[in-house]
Amino acid sequence: MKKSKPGARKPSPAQAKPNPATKRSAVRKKAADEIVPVRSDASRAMLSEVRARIDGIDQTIQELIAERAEKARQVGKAKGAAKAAIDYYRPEREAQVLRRVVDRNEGPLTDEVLVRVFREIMSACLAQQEPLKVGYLGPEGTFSQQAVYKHFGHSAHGLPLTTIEEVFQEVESGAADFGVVPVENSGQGTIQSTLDMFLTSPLKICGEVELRVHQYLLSRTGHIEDVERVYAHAQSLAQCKTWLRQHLPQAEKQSLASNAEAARRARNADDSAAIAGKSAAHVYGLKVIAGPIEDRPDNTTRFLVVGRELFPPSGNDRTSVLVYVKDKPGALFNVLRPLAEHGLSMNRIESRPAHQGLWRYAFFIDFGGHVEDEAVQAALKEIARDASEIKILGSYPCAIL
Ligand SMILES: O=C(O)C(=O)C[C@]1(C(=O)O)C=C[C@@H](O)C=C1
Repeated sequence: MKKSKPGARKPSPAQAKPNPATKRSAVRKKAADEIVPVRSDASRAMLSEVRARIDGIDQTIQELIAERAEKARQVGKAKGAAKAAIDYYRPEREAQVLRRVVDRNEGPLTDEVLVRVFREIMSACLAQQEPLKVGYLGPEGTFSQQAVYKHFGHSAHGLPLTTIEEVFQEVESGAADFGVVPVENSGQGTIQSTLDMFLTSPLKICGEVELRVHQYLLSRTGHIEDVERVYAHAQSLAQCKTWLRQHLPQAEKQSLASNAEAARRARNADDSAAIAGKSAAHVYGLKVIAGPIEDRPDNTTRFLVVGRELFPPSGNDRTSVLVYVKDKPGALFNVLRPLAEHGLSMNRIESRPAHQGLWRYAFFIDFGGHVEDEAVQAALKEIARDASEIKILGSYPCAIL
């Protein structure tokens, strides 16, 4: 007979003959032990020591944030008798602060995470005066709303508007301090309607935001078998074309003004789904069927921040101009040559009908530098000699992450 260990109790008849229920609960206990391991006294002491240290660090961080907020308030006062948040806002300074955060970073947190944290701190410091009002293509839950918070932080007050035109109008009228509008997607190219607004609007470009766009298929039931119709903005349908062809070849595809509008419609019918960002699932009470479903994993949308004035250089800027060329040989070459000769690197050129007579074109050109830079001023002077008109749309800090 086997000797039992000292102190071991004699097995009860029930234990002697293990029944399946006991076995199951033993398995459950093992799993629970793996998740919450029983700690030794030494590791418990270490845990509370580290937590005490974290408490101390949190207190220091909090004191420093309060001190920083106070200093930001002093800077605000030094700016004079300003009346609104926009009078305190300095995008060039914010870009410099965030670039320094990136330069200093040695981990373990990523640049993206640290930039987000510091963006929120600056956003809160600025909102001490009054939050910025920022118009975007709504309703809530759109990627434009995400771009607003990425650029201005969550202390800004987002104003959901129904069209890109309305975003421009609200900023022009002063009802919003800034507007955020999509301008191009890495896979789908330019959003023409945004570019065309600059042909007539007096607004300036004050910033750019790059947003990694992840698309999800959302519905009320959460079952792909129920889906007979897919709603989305035309750009989102295009970004998910391959996935839709493979998984929902029979479903009707319907484009709407925004993905959030699509989510709103999908909320009302079991046989409909929407393509939208994950946050729309939360906002509209939908379930995620699948995602990310965009065809390209690096799918990124670039947004422009529009405002009523230009800001000084940040040290790493981009300038956007609109050039109307004369109808003569080499006209475009004469626009581009000065940029090259003054060492300005051109990132983008786009031609659009000028809305000034038949077959006349305007060129939207983006290049590195700020209008206050000598090289940029010299190049623009030379371009102006050959162009029939040149309009400076803005000089603004290059997107930070
Ligand atoms: O440096 C300034 O001009 C400030 O107002 C301070 C501060 C900041 O918190 O760092 C706040 C808001 C501005 O947009 C830029 C920077």
